[in-house]
Amino acid sequence: MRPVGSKYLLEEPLGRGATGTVWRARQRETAGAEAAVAGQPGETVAIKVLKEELANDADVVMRFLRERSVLLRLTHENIVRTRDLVVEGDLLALVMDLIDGPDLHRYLRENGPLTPVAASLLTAQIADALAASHADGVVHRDLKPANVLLDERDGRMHPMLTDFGIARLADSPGLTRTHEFVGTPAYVAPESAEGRPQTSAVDIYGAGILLYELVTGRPPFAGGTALEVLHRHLSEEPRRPTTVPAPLWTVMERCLRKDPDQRPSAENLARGLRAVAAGIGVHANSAQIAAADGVGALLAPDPAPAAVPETLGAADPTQVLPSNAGSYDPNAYDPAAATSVMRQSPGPNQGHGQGHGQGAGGADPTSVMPPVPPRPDGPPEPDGPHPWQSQLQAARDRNEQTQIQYLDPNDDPLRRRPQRQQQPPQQQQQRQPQRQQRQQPPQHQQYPPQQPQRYQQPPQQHQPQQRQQYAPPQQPQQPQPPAPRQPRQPRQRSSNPMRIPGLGCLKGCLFTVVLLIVASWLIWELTPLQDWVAQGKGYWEAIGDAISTVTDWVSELGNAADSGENVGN
Ligand SMILES: Nc1ncnc2c1ncn2[C@@H]1O[C@H](COP(=O)(O)OP(=O)(O)OP(=O)(O)O)[C@@H](O)[C@H]1O
Repeated sequence: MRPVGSKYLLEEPLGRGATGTVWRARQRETAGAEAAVAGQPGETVAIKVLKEELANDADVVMRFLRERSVLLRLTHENIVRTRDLVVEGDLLALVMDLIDGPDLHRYLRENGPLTPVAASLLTAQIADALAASHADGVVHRDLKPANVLLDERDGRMHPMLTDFGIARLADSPGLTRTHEFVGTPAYVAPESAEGRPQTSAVDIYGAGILLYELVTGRPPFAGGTALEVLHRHLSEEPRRPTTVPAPLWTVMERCLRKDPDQRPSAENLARGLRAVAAGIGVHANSAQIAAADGVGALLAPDPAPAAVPETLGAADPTQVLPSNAGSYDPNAYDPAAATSVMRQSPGPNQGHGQGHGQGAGGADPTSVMPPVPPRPDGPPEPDGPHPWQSQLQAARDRNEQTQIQYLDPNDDPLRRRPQRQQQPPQQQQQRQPQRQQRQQPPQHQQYPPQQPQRYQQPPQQHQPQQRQQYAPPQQPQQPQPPAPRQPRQPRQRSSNPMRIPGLGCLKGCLFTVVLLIVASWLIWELTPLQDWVAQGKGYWEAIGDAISTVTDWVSELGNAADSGENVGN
């Protein structure tokens, strides 16, 4: 048994994920006032111990601390309660309520798909949890069956959403140093895959995928490599499975819209799903059936989705902690600080003075203050691109046909390729930023223009060592002008006079047949063949005659020459 801090004791691992290991643990003593739930000695809890590379990353630690008040205050009957956050030495851990039951991923694997009614009702409860968190400005961003725990209470399955905030922590460049992917491509929204600004609509997309999987047993876009799955999210429309009733498909289709602005709010999603569940059940009355058929009317696009805060500046500890860290007070709950976390990223100086509990004294700061690695010198700068973005971008650079959405017809690689050969190198270098601008759909223009810059390489001299590691591996540092095209060699004439350019097999054969006909005609006319045929001679007899004729003719020629000489003498 391993102690976590002074208050918890890890007993046995419950499972391992991309970001850490979840343990069954026991409370040794009552937690301090910094915990949302003090707990009793002997009480069992679940503790997610984040991976070492996360815990050793200053950015992650800062976010962890910055979001602690948000995580600790998230309470809903369908959200696994975070009781405490432990930061001690190189250990980061979330203490949660222990849920007695499988996660939804395991449940599906062991029991197969749910009925459409059950799937609708279960997803409606998840939508309730999302509605509550979105109202608080918290976007989950990693919704998937593995993050839904099924609490078995009174013989009924009660879905509990977990892992809030973890996706955001895992966005840290620190993790991308060692991992290709953070999260699960099968559940990623198109805008996340493309590195566009994210809102609470990413969770609605995740709910749509989850709903689809609950009814069919598999997510709509799966199989193949992670990149292939991401491309399918971007370009492929989901198909209605035969087992999905029409009203339920209406809900799925709305959630899975590629354009996040067309997806419904979590609240309306929950209402829509309950209307569908009532209308497709065997005991549905005509009013319920009509309501389910008209579910589309309930699923209007969400007019005000919650924004995911930009990660810009998150690496800068001064935004969340006062420079005199000793005055940092983890106990104090400061709603203003939490609100600032959930807004768009403030300017470089706005974050100062908004740290949690700044200025409030009382608690021992060493109980939560981790050793913070020295901050790299230089001005704060944007985080590197998410690993998915890097890989997608690298794939685009390798093969521009992967540019699927928001593609101007003029940018169609198939059309553009001939133009590119004629372009001077300078024009080619300008193409990249143009394409980045085009990826920004107009509806996202209210966001600060940090996102489009993510794919751009910052100037080399201002790039600290750490950031350079997040550059996409295949992405060149500077666009290279294409090598000048070699002049074409003049075409060689074939030395074979019989070769007729452009003649295929058929024409060649015809030509040969004509040759044979002419040759046989000449033989027929110029040799005694006709006579031999008329005399009915056999083949060998005719050959013998021909040979004797030739020898006679040669000897006659010889005799004639001799007699000529005699006459001369
Ligand atoms: N509060 C909890 N109570 C009981 N079991 C839990 C709790 N939280 C997680 N688990 C179990 O621990 C396992 C691992 O959880 P974890 O969240 O790390 O998995 P994951 O979601 O696949 O990982 P990640 O989100 O990091 O990719 C899960 O299978 C889940 O069943």
